[in-house]
Amino acid sequence: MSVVLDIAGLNKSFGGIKATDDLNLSVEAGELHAVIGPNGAGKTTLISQLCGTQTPDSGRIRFKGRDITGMKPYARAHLGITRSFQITSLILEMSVIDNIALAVQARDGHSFRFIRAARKIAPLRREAMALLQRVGLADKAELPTGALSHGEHRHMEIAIALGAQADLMLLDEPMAGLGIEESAEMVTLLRDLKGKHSILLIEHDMDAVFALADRISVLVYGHIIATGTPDEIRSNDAVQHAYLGEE
Ligand SMILES: Nc1ncnc2c1ncn2[C@@H]1O[C@H](COP(=O)(O)OP(=O)(O)OP(=O)(O)O)[C@@H](O)[C@H]1O
Repeated sequence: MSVVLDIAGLNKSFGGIKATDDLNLSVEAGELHAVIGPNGAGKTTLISQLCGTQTPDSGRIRFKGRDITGMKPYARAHLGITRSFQITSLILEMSVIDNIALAVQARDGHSFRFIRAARKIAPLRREAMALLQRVGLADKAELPTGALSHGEHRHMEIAIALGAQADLMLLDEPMAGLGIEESAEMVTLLRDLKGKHSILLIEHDMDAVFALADRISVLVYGHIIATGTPDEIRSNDAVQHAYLGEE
């Protein structure tokens, strides 16, 4: 299998706190690799360094063989790395389909000044509708985005990430704030994406992580103490001791 993302010897400190400590991790093509860890373990700091909003003190990040360590966020997005969920880009007053069409249009390099045109262009709307079908929201296409539930907004964000045709999706806590039923729907959706997309998933919901991940890395104080299949992680003594035992 080819490696899409390769992180080697990554370090990042804030004052005396080592938020990322000699971190090594890879994501293979089509893999869903989850990173779990207690609060403050350094998950968000890791994602920020991957999408370029924070700069590592040392170490290397390679994306499809290319060193992207010092690359600006927009350049990484252009190469095919998308981050979802922490910063929402949905416009609540617009219809669901218009939001998706706008994102597709932005991918193609058009500016938001053409927002009116985006509503009318048939191929854009067709692509947006196909994306909504993939995330199970086709029947809500013409509703105002603000009328949809929190869980449905998350599905819209997945549609936008899919529309970006990213080679690596960074999913930052997709289950956060979702109810039991909504979480189950998100698991179903992510299971459908698995294998077709390379995904790095940060998530606190252990049931979701163990149901979805091909591999799991356990982060404690900025350092990965174990990487393995869900079964390997479940039976790893160090993980039990440092993390899962506390749950
Ligand atoms: N900008 C910053 N300045 C100072 N300290 C920071 C900064 N960002 C993160 N930290 C610290 O680095 C450590 C890792 O934080 P980070 O937010 O990456 O953890 P996390 O695993 O995402 O936590 P959570 O699960 O609670 O979201 C924490 O001790 C945090 O207080």
